[in-house]
Amino acid sequence: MAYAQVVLSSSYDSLSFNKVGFRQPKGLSSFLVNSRINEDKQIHTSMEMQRDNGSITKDHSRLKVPHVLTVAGSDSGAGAGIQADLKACAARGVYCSTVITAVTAQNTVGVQGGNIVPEDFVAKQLRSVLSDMQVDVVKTGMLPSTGIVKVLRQSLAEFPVRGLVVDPVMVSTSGDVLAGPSILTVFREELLPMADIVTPNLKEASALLGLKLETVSHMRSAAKLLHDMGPRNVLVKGGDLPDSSDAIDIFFDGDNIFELRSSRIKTRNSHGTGCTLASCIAAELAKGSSMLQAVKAAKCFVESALGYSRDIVIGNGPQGPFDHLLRLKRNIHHSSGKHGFDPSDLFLYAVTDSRMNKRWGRSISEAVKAAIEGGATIIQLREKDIETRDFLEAAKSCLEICRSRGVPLLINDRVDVALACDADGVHVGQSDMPARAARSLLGPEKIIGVSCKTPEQAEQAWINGANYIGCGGVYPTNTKATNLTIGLDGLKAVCLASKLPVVAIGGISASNAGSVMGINVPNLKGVAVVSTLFDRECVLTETGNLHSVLTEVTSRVS
Ligand SMILES: Cc1ncc(COP(=O)(O)OP(=O)(O)O)c(N)n1
Ligand SMILES: Cc1ncsc1CCOP(=O)(O)O
Ligand SMILES: [Mg+2]
Repeated sequence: MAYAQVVLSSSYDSLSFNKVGFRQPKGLSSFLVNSRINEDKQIHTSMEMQRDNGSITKDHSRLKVPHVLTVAGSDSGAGAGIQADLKACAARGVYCSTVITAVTAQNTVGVQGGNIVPEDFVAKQLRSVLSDMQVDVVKTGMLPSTGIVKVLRQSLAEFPVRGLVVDPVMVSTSGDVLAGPSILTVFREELLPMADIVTPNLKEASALLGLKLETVSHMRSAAKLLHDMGPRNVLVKGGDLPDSSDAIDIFFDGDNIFELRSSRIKTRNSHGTGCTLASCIAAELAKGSSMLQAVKAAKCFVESALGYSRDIVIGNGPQGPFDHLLRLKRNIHHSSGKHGFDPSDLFLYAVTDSRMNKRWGRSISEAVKAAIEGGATIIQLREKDIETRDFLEAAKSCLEICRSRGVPLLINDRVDVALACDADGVHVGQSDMPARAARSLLGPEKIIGVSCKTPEQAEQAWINGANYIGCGGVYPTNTKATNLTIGLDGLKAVCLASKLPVVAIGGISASNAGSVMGINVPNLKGVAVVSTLFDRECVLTETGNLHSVLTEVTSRVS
């Protein structure tokens, strides 16, 4: 690790707060700033404030965030342009600011219209961002007038940045022209010489060179010719090459030429791939990658995002946008189409046990299918004696079954497995990963259940961001060794204290489920069972029986 000490002074060094909480400048003071450059080449600064005339001083930690500024056009359909750049940077964990050069009216059919932002206003936006924010890398997209290119050039001369990625946007993916021929000269003479990398597609490289490019060998020559125009690196994208099963791009760094291949994803949803690729390159450079690493990471990201989005439907035109954040399908399929957690899903909670299922000669997915057919409203895979790899495979096939039937699937204990298969959530106990840590790994949308035997644990589960509580063992059980039995009184005490919905567990069967639900506390939403369903010959019948009892008893008590 390298350390650098810098002395700064500022009129905002020491802050005090007036009664309504406004920040007020409070005289000059000096800071000792320790800038630490760690192995990842990310810069962290921690400030030690010195005392200033007895005012309250604080330790501030300031984290320099990798920052890309995109200078591009707005796409109203949000598949390409500024909107794609924002999403790509967000997906790569990089802050993205924006200077808008044009506003287009476009959708999945094509470009219906456009308005160029006046040069002086582009200049104003550039100054606003570059004079204030610590931009690492600038990425350009649609630069619709020669004046705008000149303005950019002047701004970068005044406020230099670490890198410039030029995506020479001239023609949209729908074939609409986004920059006229007059722009070619200024691209060649003014923009390319400043660029750290230029990323033309076949049409753009052909236009820049005045040549028709149709083969990989043409692309190789084009990369060298474009390099002669001044950019330090060139990526000629071969996405439009006919008859190729791979997406082949040619990368040239001035010394070596690389043929980069990724699989060509067959999808209509490829609008905005060029903008995204260039933004990802910029994002990786901002994080400290080398150029070749950045290009490879960006290609890999685009390939995965296209693969994930291949069948999503947005718009009616021939070219749809894709899902940069790889989340949209999850929401479509999430539980029974409902968003977030629905406490009524706890009604008949089936918890698997592979030893029991093995004993009765069935696989985990057969057991899950039968439980859902019998009326289970939520499934937990509780597989204690299974290899991680087998657990993940089983979880994936159960997830397919559950998703197609609108039933949430949770994983017991193993947050890693839940993450790897994109399950709907996890159930954790008092000695498993704390709910708060699980929440930060799984994000706000996933379901987290916590086992609680006391009101204090119930309070903590709520504080930690759980969605529900599993409370028991209500009755003695052979399924979980040395488990404390808390009885119906213990269950009631937890339910009354809990701000979260509760499901009862432990020794529950069709013969005592009535007594459990009969405690008649509004936040007791159902029962969770293992042996009653899975240590029996017919899972479907047993689940059906328990379902009838629960339906009967809840209609009576409510
Ligand atoms: C719904 C539900 N409630 C409680 C538990 C028990 O979880 P835990 O205390 O972590 O014990 P194990 O199941 O991991 O042995 C549960 N699994 N489900
Ligand atoms: C996992 C668990 N946690 C508390 S009791 C229990 C076991 C429940 O199994 P069964 O329904 O067979 O009693
Ligand atoms: Mg556990």
